[in-house]
Amino acid sequence: MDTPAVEVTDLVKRYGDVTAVAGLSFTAARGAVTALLGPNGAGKTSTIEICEGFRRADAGRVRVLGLDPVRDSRALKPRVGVMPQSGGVPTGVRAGEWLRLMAALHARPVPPEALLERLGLSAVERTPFRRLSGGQQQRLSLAAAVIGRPELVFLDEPTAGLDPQARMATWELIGDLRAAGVGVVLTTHYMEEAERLSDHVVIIDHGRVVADGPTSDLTRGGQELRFRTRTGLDVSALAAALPAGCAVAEHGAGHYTVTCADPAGPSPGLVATVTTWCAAHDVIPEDLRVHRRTLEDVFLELTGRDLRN
Ligand SMILES: Nc1ncnc2c1ncn2[C@@H]1O[C@H](COP(=O)(O)OP(=O)(O)OP(=O)(O)O)[C@@H](O)[C@H]1O
Repeated sequence: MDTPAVEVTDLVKRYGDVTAVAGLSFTAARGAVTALLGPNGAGKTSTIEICEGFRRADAGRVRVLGLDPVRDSRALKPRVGVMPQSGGVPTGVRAGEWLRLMAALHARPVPPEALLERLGLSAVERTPFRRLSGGQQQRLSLAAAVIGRPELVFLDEPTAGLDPQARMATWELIGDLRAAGVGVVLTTHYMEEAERLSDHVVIIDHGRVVADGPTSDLTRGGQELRFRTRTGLDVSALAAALPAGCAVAEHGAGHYTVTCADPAGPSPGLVATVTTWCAAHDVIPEDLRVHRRTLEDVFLELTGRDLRN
């Protein structure tokens, strides 16, 4: 039971001339949420689909619950839940019917009615899949992924297009899976969601890992003090009033940041020094706040601001 949920080593996937995954390695633990993040086309879905056994790798090694996803697919099927990015459900089948069918494939399923209720699908139980709204289809697909009480689930953009209520219900379900010891590997483009849900983050760009670590480690440090006021403050005069190792810059008209080398972030004393200086110079520091580095800051620092094709 000590094998990780997922182990990917030097994975390569090519589609003709396109190298979608270019030597990617990461590990996902059991009982933890691992988020694979990356810009469009970074190689996340390709990686997940190889782990699910739906695609073959061109090179590298993948182990899922210690097994080979292609060779051992029969042994893995009852132990791994999969929520694909889209599709996976026949369009004419009714929601309840599909879940009962999925339940029948497992030895100890969650009662389908309980899952329909939990994910707000009871009222559409008799509706064919193609007539469900996009969000309802997503939720049905999530229900099907977890109905067999899997040890590991792959969720490819589980909350894309969901309304806030459905997103919250999905987060709660993911939290419960984690608490029950299930390994969760998910992709999302919502950085706030990844920060909130995941224990571990793997950021992928151009098919390679550009950051990999506990979510709290990736966002540690980098705190700064921000405020806005009139443009053209004498930033060198302000900097001179601050403790050694602190710097001040104006970003855009009238937006100021004060950064310090202290890894603990801005101290109460620093806030007092800035406000005292402002008072002495007849400046009101509007929206003064300590800005903590977010996962979105880290993501943009590492992957840049250019749109991907
Ligand atoms: N079946 C395929 N045939 C050809 N190219 C493909 C195929 N599937 C994916 N690709 C290409 O491989 C690259 C990686 O795609 P992939 O879907 O793995 O990225 P992703 O990170 O999941 O993107 P997104 O965030 O947009 O879902 C892209 O350039 C994509 O166009």
